[in-house]
Amino acid sequence: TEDNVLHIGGIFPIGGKGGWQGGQACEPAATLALEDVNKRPDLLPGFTLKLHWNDSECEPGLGASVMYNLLYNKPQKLMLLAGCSTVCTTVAEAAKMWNLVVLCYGASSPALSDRNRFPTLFRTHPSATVHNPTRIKLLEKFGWSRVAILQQAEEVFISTVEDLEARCKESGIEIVTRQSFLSDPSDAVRNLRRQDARIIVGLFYVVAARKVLCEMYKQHLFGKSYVWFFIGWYEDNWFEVSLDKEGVNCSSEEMRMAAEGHLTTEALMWNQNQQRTISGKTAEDFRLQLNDLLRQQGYDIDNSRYPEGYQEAPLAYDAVWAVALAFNKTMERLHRLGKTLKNFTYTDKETADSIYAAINSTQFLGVSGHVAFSSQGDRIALTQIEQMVNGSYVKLGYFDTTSDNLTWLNREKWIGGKVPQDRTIVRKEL
Ligand SMILES: CC1(C)CO[C@@H](CC(=O)O)CN1
Repeated sequence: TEDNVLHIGGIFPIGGKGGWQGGQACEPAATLALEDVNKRPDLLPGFTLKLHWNDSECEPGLGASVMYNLLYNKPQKLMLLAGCSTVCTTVAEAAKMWNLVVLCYGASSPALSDRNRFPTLFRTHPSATVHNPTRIKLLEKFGWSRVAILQQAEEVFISTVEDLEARCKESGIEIVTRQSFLSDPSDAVRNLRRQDARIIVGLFYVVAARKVLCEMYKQHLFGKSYVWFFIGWYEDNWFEVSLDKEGVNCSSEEMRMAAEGHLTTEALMWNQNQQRTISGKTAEDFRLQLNDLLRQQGYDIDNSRYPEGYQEAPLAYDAVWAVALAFNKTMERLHRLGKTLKNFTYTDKETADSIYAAINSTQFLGVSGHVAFSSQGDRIALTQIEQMVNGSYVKLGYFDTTSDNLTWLNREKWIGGKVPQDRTIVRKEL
């Protein structure tokens, strides 16, 4: 019957062109999680969790109207799931007016780590700043205390670089220059050469990354004397595709040469081992079931035609589990107060605070790995380090920021056979 259903709202970026259409894989993943949660007799006993969702196209305005429609149409929603940093910023800033927790499965912007602006935001997607402790760890491991930064002028990279600069200062690492560009990196790359930059941290989206790589080739800022840090979540052959379409005037061979040896950092979104997670499934079980669901929806998975957001799908699956576990905890707590989640209304601050407290302390092993939230609602995640060796990525290791533990596989290869220097060594005549 209707009166034992708990309703949640969902805002997924599916259509449209700009930003990230990751809802294409994340909405099916959330649906899988709802099925699994509702099968569990010990979770929300006597209740069914139901998701009402619509498409934001990763547009904040459309996301806002989807949110209003979810809130102003019955049934009463208990919280909101959302994706895309721009949409999460809008939704999370407004949601507090309805005392709603917002759980973002696809938002990397560092600006969202702000309890003043977003008092009820949690995210299973880590902030882009999660790369920075890993970058520092690698700089220290290889003895590089002189680095340069090259970034695209985008909000997410500007705030990530601010965090990186602060961490470099703390660690005694000198930033010789910070270059940024809007869409043409040639001047910025030239300035790197002028400053004799050797170890360079690059922060840009994948289309800009192809332009940077070609510029590096043309200006000879690659090879045995240079180490570039790129972002690790571009598609694997990102440096060889779309060159003509995007007017990159380097051949794929030249791009491969420039790319050889670069390092990447990325947040781990798929649990790496075959442990059974809270749902009873391993990450592999989840992947196979998600693939089946996506095939049913017409994606040609067997020819690697994946929908956008496939990488982040575990984050959406685990977001629903986090909600179910938090509601379960809240139900018990409210029962003692003679209340139930069913009677939650948008003005019921006491229940909203119970839901917030429950989610804040929720921790579990999900298909995206250990799920836990910082005091800012950020996802605490492992990162992975890879290196481009002979045109394909090789795993070099993993880093756990909370325990400051670097797992290193000793597979790195340096073009000159030894670790590149972070500066020109001037030999004093004896
Ligand atoms: C790793 C990436 C691609 C970063 O952007 C996220 C989307 C966003 O932050 O808007 C999705 N995941």
